[in-house]
Amino acid sequence: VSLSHEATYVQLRRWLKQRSFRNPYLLPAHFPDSGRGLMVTKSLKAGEIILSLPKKCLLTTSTVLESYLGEYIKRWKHPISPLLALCSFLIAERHAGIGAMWKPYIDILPKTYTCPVYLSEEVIDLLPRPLRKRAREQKTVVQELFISSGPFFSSLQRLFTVKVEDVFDYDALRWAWCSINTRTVYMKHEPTGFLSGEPDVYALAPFLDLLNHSPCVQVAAGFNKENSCYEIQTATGCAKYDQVFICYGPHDNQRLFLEYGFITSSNPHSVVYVDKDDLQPQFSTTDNGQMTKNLRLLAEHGFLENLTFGLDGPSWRLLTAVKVLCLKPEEFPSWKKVLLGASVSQAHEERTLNFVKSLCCCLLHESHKVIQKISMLRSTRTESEQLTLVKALRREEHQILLKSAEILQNLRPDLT
Ligand SMILES: C[S@@+](CC[C@H](N)C(=O)[O-])C[C@H]1O[C@@H](n2cnc3c(N)ncnc32)[C@H](O)[C@@H]1O
Repeated sequence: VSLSHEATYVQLRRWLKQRSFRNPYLLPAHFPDSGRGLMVTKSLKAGEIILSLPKKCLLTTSTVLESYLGEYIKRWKHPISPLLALCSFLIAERHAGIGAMWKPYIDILPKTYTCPVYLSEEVIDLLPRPLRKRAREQKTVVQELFISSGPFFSSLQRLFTVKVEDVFDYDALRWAWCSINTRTVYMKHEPTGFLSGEPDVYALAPFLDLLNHSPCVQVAAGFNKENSCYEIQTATGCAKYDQVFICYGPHDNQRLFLEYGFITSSNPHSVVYVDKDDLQPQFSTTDNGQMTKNLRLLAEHGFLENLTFGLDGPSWRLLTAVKVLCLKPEEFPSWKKVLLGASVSQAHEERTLNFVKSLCCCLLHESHKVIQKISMLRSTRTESEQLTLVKALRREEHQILLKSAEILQNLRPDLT
Protein backbone atom coordinates (compact mmCIF):
# COMPACT_ATOMS: atom_id res chain seq x y z
CA VAL A 1 0.00 0.00 0.00
CA SER A 2 1.56 3.29 -1.09
CA LEU A 3 1.86 5.89 1.68
CA SER A 4 3.18 8.70 -0.52
CA HIS A 5 -0.12 10.65 -0.55
CA GLU A 6 -0.24 10.90 3.26
CA ALA A 7 0.43 14.36 4.66
CA THR A 8 3.58 13.42 6.62
CA TYR A 9 5.29 11.99 3.49
CA VAL A 10 4.17 14.93 1.33
CA GLN A 11 5.72 17.29 3.91
CA LEU A 12 8.92 15.24 4.02
CA ARG A 13 9.25 15.29 0.21
CA ARG A 14 8.73 19.07 0.15
CA TRP A 15 11.34 19.53 2.87
CA LEU A 16 13.82 17.27 1.03
CA LYS A 17 13.16 19.09 -2.26
CA GLN A 18 14.16 22.37 -0.59
CA ARG A 19 17.44 20.62 0.19
CA SER A 20 17.89 19.54 -3.46
CA PHE A 21 16.80 15.93 -3.07
CA ARG A 22 14.59 14.49 -5.77
CA ASN A 23 13.72 10.90 -6.46
CA PRO A 24 10.42 10.46 -8.31
CA TYR A 25 10.58 6.68 -8.62
CA LEU A 26 10.95 5.68 -4.94
CA LEU A 27 7.72 5.68 -2.93
CA PRO A 28 7.15 4.99 0.77
CA ALA A 29 4.80 2.04 1.05
CA HIS A 30 3.54 -0.51 3.56
CA PHE A 31 4.50 -4.14 2.88
CA PRO A 32 2.82 -7.12 4.58
CA ASP A 33 6.02 -8.86 5.76
CA SER A 34 8.39 -6.03 6.51
CA GLY A 35 6.18 -3.03 7.36
CA ARG A 36 7.05 0.40 5.98
CA GLY A 37 9.69 0.48 3.26
CA LEU A 38 10.43 1.92 -0.18
CA MET A 39 8.97 0.68 -3.48
CA VAL A 40 10.46 1.40 -6.92
CA THR A 41 8.20 2.40 -9.79
CA LYS A 42 10.82 1.47 -12.40
CA SER A 43 13.18 -1.48 -12.55
CA LEU A 44 16.69 -0.99 -11.20
CA LYS A 45 19.59 -2.70 -12.93
CA ALA A 46 22.63 -4.04 -11.05
CA GLY A 47 25.08 -1.17 -10.62
CA GLU A 48 22.41 1.57 -10.59
CA ILE A 49 22.27 4.18 -7.82
CA ILE A 50 19.18 3.56 -5.69
CA LEU A 51 19.31 6.88 -3.94
CA SER A 52 21.62 9.88 -3.64
CA LEU A 53 21.01 12.09 -0.62
CA PRO A 54 22.67 15.55 -0.49
CA LYS A 55 24.78 16.41 2.58
CA LYS A 56 22.28 19.15 3.52
CA CYS A 57 19.70 16.44 4.25
CA LEU A 58 21.95 14.49 6.65
CA LEU A 59 21.64 14.95 10.39
CA THR A 60 25.10 14.62 11.91
CA THR A 61 26.94 16.01 14.94
CA SER A 62 27.86 19.03 12.76
CA THR A 63 24.13 19.76 12.41
CA VAL A 64 23.81 19.61 16.20
CA LEU A 65 26.88 21.78 16.88
CA GLU A 66 25.60 24.41 14.43
CA SER A 67 22.13 24.39 16.05
CA TYR A 68 20.75 26.15 19.15
CA LEU A 69 22.25 23.28 21.22
CA GLY A 70 25.75 24.01 19.91
CA GLU A 71 26.77 26.72 22.37
CA TYR A 72 25.53 24.62 25.33
CA ILE A 73 27.51 21.60 24.14
CA LYS A 74 30.65 23.67 23.51
CA ARG A 75 30.38 25.32 26.93
CA TRP A 76 29.70 22.12 28.88
CA LYS A 77 32.60 21.24 31.20
CA HIS A 78 32.93 17.57 30.12
CA PRO A 79 32.60 17.06 26.36
CA ILE A 80 29.55 14.89 25.73
CA SER A 81 29.64 11.89 23.35
CA PRO A 82 28.59 12.22 19.68
CA LEU A 83 25.75 9.79 20.47
CA LEU A 84 24.44 11.93 23.33
CA ALA A 85 24.67 15.08 21.17
CA LEU A 86 22.47 13.44 18.53
CA CYS A 87 20.04 12.04 21.13
CA SER A 88 19.69 15.48 22.76
CA PHE A 89 18.98 17.12 19.40
CA LEU A 90 16.31 14.58 18.43
CA ILE A 91 14.60 14.99 21.80
CA ALA A 92 14.72 18.80 21.63
CA GLU A 93 13.36 18.86 18.05
CA ARG A 94 10.57 16.43 18.93
CA HIS A 95 9.63 18.63 21.86
CA ALA A 96 9.73 21.83 19.74
CA GLY A 97 7.02 20.34 17.49
CA ILE A 98 5.63 22.77 14.95
CA GLY A 99 8.55 25.18 15.17
CA ALA A 100 11.25 22.54 14.70
CA MET A 101 13.45 22.78 11.63
CA TRP A 102 13.59 18.95 11.39
CA LYS A 103 9.86 18.44 12.06
CA PRO A 104 9.07 16.70 8.73
CA TYR A 105 11.76 14.13 9.54
CA ILE A 106 10.84 13.74 13.23
CA ASP A 107 7.23 13.10 12.16
CA ILE A 108 8.11 10.03 10.15
CA LEU A 109 10.25 8.44 12.89
CA PRO A 110 8.59 5.49 14.67
CA LYS A 111 6.95 6.47 17.96
CA THR A 112 8.25 3.35 19.65
CA TYR A 113 10.64 0.44 18.97
CA THR A 114 10.90 -3.30 19.56
CA CYS A 115 14.61 -3.33 20.49
CA PRO A 116 15.33 -5.16 23.78
CA VAL A 117 15.56 -1.89 25.74
CA TYR A 118 11.77 -1.64 25.29
CA LEU A 119 11.05 -5.15 26.54
CA SER A 120 9.63 -5.95 29.98
CA GLU A 121 11.46 -8.46 32.21
CA GLU A 122 8.68 -10.99 31.51
CA VAL A 123 9.31 -10.80 27.76
CA ILE A 124 13.11 -10.85 28.20
CA ASP A 125 12.73 -14.09 30.19
CA LEU A 126 11.31 -15.73 27.05
CA LEU A 127 14.43 -15.03 24.98
CA PRO A 128 17.13 -17.65 24.38
CA ARG A 129 19.63 -17.55 27.26
CA PRO A 130 22.57 -15.79 25.50
CA LEU A 131 20.25 -13.13 24.08
CA ARG A 132 18.62 -12.62 27.48
CA LYS A 133 21.99 -11.53 28.88
CA ARG A 134 22.65 -9.13 26.01
CA ALA A 135 19.13 -7.68 26.20
CA ARG A 136 19.68 -6.87 29.88
CA GLU A 137 23.06 -5.34 29.05
CA GLN A 138 21.37 -3.06 26.48
CA LYS A 139 18.84 -1.90 29.08
CA THR A 140 21.68 -1.15 31.51
CA VAL A 141 23.59 0.85 28.87
CA VAL A 142 20.61 3.11 28.22
CA GLN A 143 19.73 3.46 31.91
CA GLU A 144 23.33 4.42 32.73
CA LEU A 145 23.45 6.89 29.84
CA PHE A 146 20.27 8.48 31.18
CA ILE A 147 21.66 8.82 34.70
CA SER A 148 25.04 10.17 33.60
CA SER A 149 23.43 12.67 31.19
CA GLY A 150 21.22 14.28 33.86
CA PRO A 151 23.58 17.20 34.65
CA PHE A 152 24.04 18.03 30.93
CA PHE A 153 20.28 17.96 30.31
CA SER A 154 19.81 20.30 33.31
CA SER A 155 22.26 22.75 31.71
CA LEU A 156 19.78 23.16 28.81
CA GLN A 157 16.98 24.54 31.03
CA ARG A 158 17.22 28.09 29.58
CA LEU A 159 16.09 26.74 26.20
CA PHE A 160 12.77 25.47 27.56
CA THR A 161 9.69 26.94 29.21
CA VAL A 162 8.81 23.62 30.87
CA LYS A 163 10.94 21.68 33.34
CA VAL A 164 13.88 20.12 31.53
CA GLU A 165 13.30 16.79 33.35
CA ASP A 166 9.92 16.56 31.63
CA VAL A 167 11.51 16.93 28.21
CA PHE A 168 14.60 14.76 28.66
CA ASP A 169 13.04 11.88 30.57
CA TYR A 170 14.02 8.21 30.31
CA ASP A 171 11.37 7.45 27.67
CA ALA A 172 12.60 10.28 25.45
CA LEU A 173 16.23 9.14 25.72
CA ARG A 174 15.28 5.52 25.02
CA TRP A 175 13.34 6.63 21.91
CA ALA A 176 16.22 8.80 20.66
CA TRP A 177 18.81 6.09 21.38
CA CYS A 178 16.80 3.53 19.38
CA SER A 179 16.19 6.02 16.55
CA ILE A 180 19.95 6.40 16.22
CA ASN A 181 20.80 2.75 16.76
CA THR A 182 18.31 1.44 14.22
CA ARG A 183 18.44 4.16 11.55
CA THR A 184 21.85 5.77 11.20
CA VAL A 185 24.22 5.09 8.34
CA TYR A 186 27.95 4.81 8.95
CA MET A 187 29.76 8.06 8.18
CA LYS A 188 33.07 8.93 9.82
CA HIS A 189 33.46 12.56 10.96
CA GLU A 190 36.63 14.38 11.93
CA PRO A 191 36.88 15.07 15.71
CA THR A 192 35.93 18.67 16.57
CA GLY A 193 37.33 18.99 20.08
CA PHE A 194 33.84 19.90 21.33
CA LEU A 195 32.75 16.29 21.72
CA SER A 196 34.29 13.35 23.60
CA GLY A 197 36.71 11.05 21.81
CA GLU A 198 34.14 8.28 21.25
CA PRO A 199 33.68 7.36 17.57
CA ASP A 200 31.66 9.95 15.64
CA VAL A 201 30.34 7.70 12.90
CA TYR A 202 26.63 8.40 12.70
CA ALA A 203 24.45 10.15 10.14
CA LEU A 204 20.67 10.15 10.18
CA ALA A 205 19.57 10.04 6.57
CA PRO A 206 15.91 11.04 6.06
CA PHE A 207 14.02 9.00 3.44
CA LEU A 208 17.04 6.76 2.84
CA ASP A 209 16.36 5.34 6.31
CA LEU A 210 13.05 3.96 5.04
CA LEU A 211 14.98 1.17 3.30
CA ASN A 212 14.46 -2.23 4.90
CA HIS A 213 16.99 -5.04 5.23
CA SER A 214 17.29 -8.27 3.30
CA PRO A 215 20.16 -10.74 3.76
CA CYS A 216 19.78 -11.69 0.07
CA VAL A 217 20.76 -8.41 -1.61
CA GLN A 218 24.08 -6.66 -2.03
CA VAL A 219 24.64 -2.93 -2.04
CA ALA A 220 27.53 -0.48 -1.87
CA ALA A 221 26.99 2.59 0.29
CA GLY A 222 29.00 5.63 1.31
CA PHE A 223 29.52 9.36 1.10
CA ASN A 224 30.56 10.49 -2.38
CA LYS A 225 32.94 13.44 -1.90
CA GLU A 226 32.65 14.43 -5.58
CA ASN A 227 28.97 15.33 -5.43
CA SER A 228 28.66 15.63 -1.61
CA CYS A 229 25.90 13.03 -1.46
CA TYR A 230 25.42 9.86 0.56
CA GLU A 231 24.76 7.21 -2.07
CA ILE A 232 23.51 3.65 -2.21
CA GLN A 233 24.17 1.52 -5.26
CA THR A 234 22.49 -1.82 -5.88
CA ALA A 235 24.59 -4.81 -6.92
CA THR A 236 21.58 -7.09 -7.40
CA GLY A 237 18.98 -4.87 -9.13
CA CYS A 238 15.27 -4.70 -8.34
CA ALA A 239 12.08 -5.31 -10.35
CA LYS A 240 9.52 -2.56 -11.03
CA TYR A 241 6.96 -2.15 -8.17
CA ASP A 242 9.00 -4.35 -5.83
CA GLN A 243 10.32 -3.26 -2.46
CA VAL A 244 13.97 -2.13 -2.67
CA PHE A 245 16.01 -3.69 0.09
CA ILE A 246 19.51 -2.98 1.27
CA CYS A 247 21.69 -5.22 3.43
CA TYR A 248 22.54 -3.91 6.91
CA GLY A 249 25.32 -6.53 7.16
CA PRO A 250 25.70 -10.32 7.38
CA HIS A 251 23.82 -10.38 10.69
CA ASP A 252 22.21 -13.40 12.31
CA ASN A 253 18.73 -13.04 13.81
CA GLN A 254 19.98 -12.44 17.35
CA ARG A 255 22.05 -9.49 16.16
CA LEU A 256 19.17 -8.12 14.06
CA PHE A 257 16.91 -8.40 17.09
CA LEU A 258 19.40 -6.71 19.42
CA GLU A 259 20.41 -3.88 17.12
CA TYR A 260 17.27 -3.30 15.07
CA GLY A 261 14.35 -5.01 16.84
CA PHE A 262 13.34 -7.38 14.03
CA ILE A 263 14.32 -10.73 12.53
CA THR A 264 14.10 -12.20 9.03
CA SER A 265 12.78 -15.67 8.31
CA SER A 266 15.17 -18.17 6.69
CA ASN A 267 18.11 -15.93 7.50
CA PRO A 268 21.15 -17.73 6.01
CA HIS A 269 23.41 -16.18 8.69
CA SER A 270 21.36 -17.46 11.61
CA VAL A 271 22.68 -19.90 14.17
CA VAL A 272 21.62 -20.98 17.66
CA TYR A 273 24.11 -19.86 20.29
CA VAL A 274 24.89 -22.21 23.17
CA ASP A 275 25.48 -20.45 26.45
CA LYS A 276 28.06 -21.81 28.87
CA ASP A 277 25.23 -22.30 31.37
CA ASP A 278 23.52 -24.58 28.82
CA LEU A 279 26.50 -26.93 29.08
CA GLN A 280 25.08 -28.52 32.21
CA PRO A 281 26.96 -31.48 33.65
CA GLN A 282 23.75 -33.58 33.56
CA PHE A 283 24.36 -34.61 29.93
CA SER A 284 27.76 -35.97 30.73
CA THR A 285 29.03 -39.20 32.23
CA THR A 286 32.12 -37.29 33.44
CA ASP A 287 32.06 -36.62 37.21
CA ASN A 288 31.33 -33.10 38.48
CA GLY A 289 34.82 -32.36 39.76
CA GLN A 290 36.37 -33.25 36.40
CA MET A 291 33.65 -31.27 34.57
CA THR A 292 34.58 -28.17 36.56
CA LYS A 293 38.23 -28.69 35.61
CA ASN A 294 37.29 -29.16 31.93
CA LEU A 295 35.09 -26.06 31.96
CA ARG A 296 37.95 -24.02 33.48
CA LEU A 297 40.28 -25.23 30.73
CA LEU A 298 37.75 -24.19 28.07
CA ALA A 299 37.37 -20.75 29.67
CA GLU A 300 41.17 -20.30 29.78
CA HIS A 301 41.38 -21.06 26.05
CA GLY A 302 38.45 -18.79 25.11
CA PHE A 303 36.37 -21.80 24.08
CA LEU A 304 33.14 -20.88 25.86
CA GLU A 305 32.04 -18.23 23.33
CA ASN A 306 30.60 -18.62 19.85
CA LEU A 307 29.46 -22.20 20.36
CA THR A 308 26.65 -22.74 17.85
CA PHE A 309 24.21 -25.07 16.15
CA GLY A 310 23.53 -24.17 12.52
CA LEU A 311 21.59 -25.53 9.58
CA ASP A 312 24.67 -27.67 8.89
CA GLY A 313 24.76 -29.12 12.43
CA PRO A 314 26.93 -28.28 15.46
CA SER A 315 29.86 -25.98 14.73
CA TRP A 316 33.45 -27.22 14.97
CA ARG A 317 33.95 -25.01 18.05
CA LEU A 318 30.94 -26.53 19.80
CA LEU A 319 32.08 -30.08 19.04
CA THR A 320 35.59 -29.32 20.24
CA ALA A 321 34.31 -27.71 23.44
CA VAL A 322 32.12 -30.75 24.16
CA LYS A 323 35.04 -33.09 23.44
CA VAL A 324 37.00 -31.31 26.16
CA LEU A 325 34.00 -31.44 28.52
CA CYS A 326 33.73 -35.20 28.01
CA LEU A 327 37.34 -35.91 29.01
CA LYS A 328 37.61 -38.29 31.97
CA PRO A 329 40.44 -37.84 34.52
CA GLU A 330 42.63 -40.46 32.81
CA GLU A 331 42.05 -38.77 29.39
CA PHE A 332 42.64 -35.21 30.62
CA PRO A 333 46.38 -35.14 29.74
CA SER A 334 45.27 -35.45 26.06
CA TRP A 335 43.42 -32.07 26.12
CA LYS A 336 45.91 -30.39 23.73
CA LYS A 337 45.35 -33.15 21.17
CA VAL A 338 41.60 -32.59 21.45
CA LEU A 339 41.87 -28.82 20.92
CA LEU A 340 43.91 -29.58 17.78
CA GLY A 341 41.13 -31.86 16.50
CA ALA A 342 42.71 -35.29 17.14
CA SER A 343 40.72 -38.25 18.46
CA VAL A 344 41.31 -39.70 21.95
CA SER A 345 39.34 -42.93 21.72
CA GLN A 346 36.20 -44.42 20.23
CA ALA A 347 34.49 -44.35 23.65
CA HIS A 348 35.29 -40.64 24.05
CA GLU A 349 33.88 -39.87 20.59
CA GLU A 350 30.68 -41.71 21.49
CA ARG A 351 30.34 -39.78 24.75
CA THR A 352 30.85 -36.52 22.82
CA LEU A 353 28.17 -37.35 20.28
CA ASN A 354 25.68 -38.35 22.99
CA PHE A 355 26.38 -35.12 24.88
CA VAL A 356 25.80 -32.95 21.78
CA LYS A 357 22.61 -34.87 20.93
CA SER A 358 21.26 -34.38 24.46
CA LEU A 359 22.20 -30.71 24.38
CA CYS A 360 20.41 -30.22 21.05
CA CYS A 361 17.39 -32.11 22.34
CA CYS A 362 17.29 -30.03 25.51
CA LEU A 363 17.44 -26.73 23.55
CA LEU A 364 14.73 -28.02 21.20
CA HIS A 365 12.55 -28.88 24.16
CA GLU A 366 13.09 -25.43 25.67
CA SER A 367 12.26 -23.52 22.48
CA HIS A 368 9.14 -25.67 21.99
CA LYS A 369 8.04 -24.94 25.58
CA VAL A 370 8.52 -21.18 25.11
CA ILE A 371 6.61 -21.16 21.79
CA GLN A 372 3.71 -22.94 23.51
CA LYS A 373 3.86 -20.57 26.47
CA ILE A 374 3.74 -17.46 24.24
CA SER A 375 0.70 -18.83 22.41
CA MET A 376 -1.16 -19.07 25.74
CA LEU A 377 -0.17 -15.62 27.09
CA ARG A 378 -2.66 -12.79 27.26
CA SER A 379 -1.03 -9.49 26.39
CA THR A 380 -1.54 -5.79 25.81
CA ARG A 381 -1.13 -4.42 22.26
CA THR A 382 2.52 -3.39 22.83
CA GLU A 383 3.40 -6.70 24.45
CA SER A 384 1.65 -8.58 21.67
CA GLU A 385 3.99 -7.05 19.06
CA GLN A 386 6.99 -7.93 21.21
CA LEU A 387 5.74 -11.46 21.84
CA THR A 388 5.11 -12.04 18.12
CA LEU A 389 8.71 -11.09 17.50
CA VAL A 390 10.08 -13.35 20.25
CA LYS A 391 7.91 -16.21 18.98
CA ALA A 392 9.23 -15.74 15.43
CA LEU A 393 12.79 -15.75 16.78
CA ARG A 394 12.12 -18.94 18.75
CA ARG A 395 10.52 -20.57 15.68
CA GLU A 396 13.58 -19.82 13.54
CA GLU A 397 15.75 -21.23 16.33
CA HIS A 398 13.55 -24.34 16.45
CA GLN A 399 13.99 -24.93 12.71
CA ILE A 400 17.78 -24.71 13.03
CA LEU A 401 17.82 -27.11 15.97
CA LEU A 402 15.57 -29.60 14.17
CA LYS A 403 17.96 -29.59 11.21
CA SER A 404 20.93 -30.04 13.56
CA ALA A 405 19.19 -32.91 15.37
CA GLU A 406 18.56 -34.62 12.02
CA ILE A 407 22.24 -34.27 11.06
CA LEU A 408 23.37 -35.56 14.47
CA GLN A 409 21.09 -38.57 14.13
CA ASN A 410 22.96 -39.63 11.01
CA LEU A 411 26.44 -38.83 12.32
CA ARG A 412 28.86 -41.63 13.18
CA PRO A 413 30.90 -41.02 16.37
CA ASP A 414 34.20 -41.27 14.50
CA LEU A 415 33.09 -38.42 12.19
CA THR A 416 32.49 -35.84 14.89
C1 LIG B 1 16.32 1.91 8.75
S1 LIG B 1 14.76 1.49 9.33
C2 LIG B 1 13.93 0.94 7.89
C3 LIG B 1 12.56 1.55 7.73
C4 LIG B 1 11.53 1.17 8.74
N1 LIG B 1 10.81 -0.01 8.33
C5 LIG B 1 10.54 2.30 8.99
O1 LIG B 1 9.34 2.11 8.84
O2 LIG B 1 10.96 3.37 9.41
C6 LIG B 1 15.19 0.03 10.19
C7 LIG B 1 14.02 -0.63 10.88
O3 LIG B 1 13.13 -1.17 9.91
C8 LIG B 1 12.62 -2.43 10.34
N2 LIG B 1 13.05 -3.43 9.35
C9 LIG B 1 14.10 -3.36 8.50
N3 LIG B 1 14.15 -4.43 7.69
C10 LIG B 1 13.12 -5.21 8.02
C11 LIG B 1 12.64 -6.48 7.56
N4 LIG B 1 13.24 -7.14 6.59
N5 LIG B 1 11.55 -6.99 8.17
C12 LIG B 1 10.92 -6.34 9.17
N6 LIG B 1 11.33 -5.14 9.65
C13 LIG B 1 12.41 -4.57 9.10
C14 LIG B 1 13.19 -2.67 11.72
O4 LIG B 1 12.26 -2.23 12.66
C15 LIG B 1 14.40 -1.80 11.75
O5 LIG B 1 14.76 -1.34 13.03
